[in-house]
Amino acid sequence: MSACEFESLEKSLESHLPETELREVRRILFGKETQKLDLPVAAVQAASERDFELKGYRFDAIQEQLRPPRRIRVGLVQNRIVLPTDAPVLDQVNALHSRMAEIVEAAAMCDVNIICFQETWTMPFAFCTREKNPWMEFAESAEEGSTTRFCQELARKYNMVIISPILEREELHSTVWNTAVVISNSGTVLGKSRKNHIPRVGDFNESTYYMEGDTGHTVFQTQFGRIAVNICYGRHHPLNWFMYSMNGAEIIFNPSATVGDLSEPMWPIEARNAAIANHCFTCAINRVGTEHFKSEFTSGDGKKAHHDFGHFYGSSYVAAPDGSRTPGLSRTRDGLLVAEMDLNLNRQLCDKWTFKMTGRYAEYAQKLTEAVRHDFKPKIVKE
Ligand SMILES: NC(=O)NCCC(=O)O
Repeated sequence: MSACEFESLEKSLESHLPETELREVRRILFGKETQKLDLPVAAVQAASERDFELKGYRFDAIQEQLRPPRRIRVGLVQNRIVLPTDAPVLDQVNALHSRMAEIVEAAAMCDVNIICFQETWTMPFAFCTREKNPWMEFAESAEEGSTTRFCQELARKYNMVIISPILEREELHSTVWNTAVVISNSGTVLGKSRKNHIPRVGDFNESTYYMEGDTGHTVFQTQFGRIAVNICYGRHHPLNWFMYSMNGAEIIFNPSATVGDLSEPMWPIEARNAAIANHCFTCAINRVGTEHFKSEFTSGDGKKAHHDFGHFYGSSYVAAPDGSRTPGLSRTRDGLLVAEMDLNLNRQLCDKWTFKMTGRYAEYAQKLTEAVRHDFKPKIVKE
């Protein structure tokens, strides 16, 4: 079986382990079991007709005496591109808009309050090629572009906050960014969060196209909670998650595009660890499929010239501050993951584990300030 045929770790464990063993394996691998959500029949039917996986899970919190529960639902969307990469640009974008409209409609049936799409969802992940043409034509304005207009309509129609990661062209400074546009459920553009760490690994030749983001660690106050967006490669940087959390993020979304050979063993750990360490929820989203490009490319790593990045392995999941997590979506299919969470869980875990209280932040800050200087001397004791 090839990597792009293997459906999921969860499915494999289910098919091969006896029930009692499976329970123990799940407890250790996934933490406290998330309960399955009862999703409306209409949504299940729509998912089946439109050929995407639909899964729903619930994270519970203790019922407090003084604070009412703050239960909300998030939706994570993973999908393959619809048309081949050499189809006309506008056709590719329009096809992806139509596909997303189908999935968002099902999310609305499931009462999703905040939905997040995958990294640069309106295009193939063409940054491996290092070609400018036609990929730069996918870049659009975060405020006025057709994708933002499209999302604004959906946000208003379904009373849903939409996180729409796109390739952004900023005309004012003639600059291109990898940007998540955050659209309020009222339909207004609440703001944007630009990818702040650009990969320089394997075929991820993104520095050819856009710059490190300049939007800091912005947190967006929405009607359903405070959210932040840590785009893809930023998930390898624990301090990046930390900074969003320091600004008050209750849920940090991580829209990504990454491939099996490179990062799959790291995938289940990084966002989950961030949820634990920062007493918040995290949502890791990855695209699916293999995208073929007409021109061959190399990336200076000795590999033969090739036409694709490898397999984008999906496996989107949500992690909670108590270390529990949902099972992942499939490695191969389009999907919508719905997770219901009580945001009170964040403070409950903060009170239990007290990482925010016990962290030695003033000391780290002082030492980090010293460590980034050229005359820094590491503190190593030698015999
Ligand atoms: N899109 C992106 O930043 N990918 C880099 C590879 C990874 O972080 O797994």
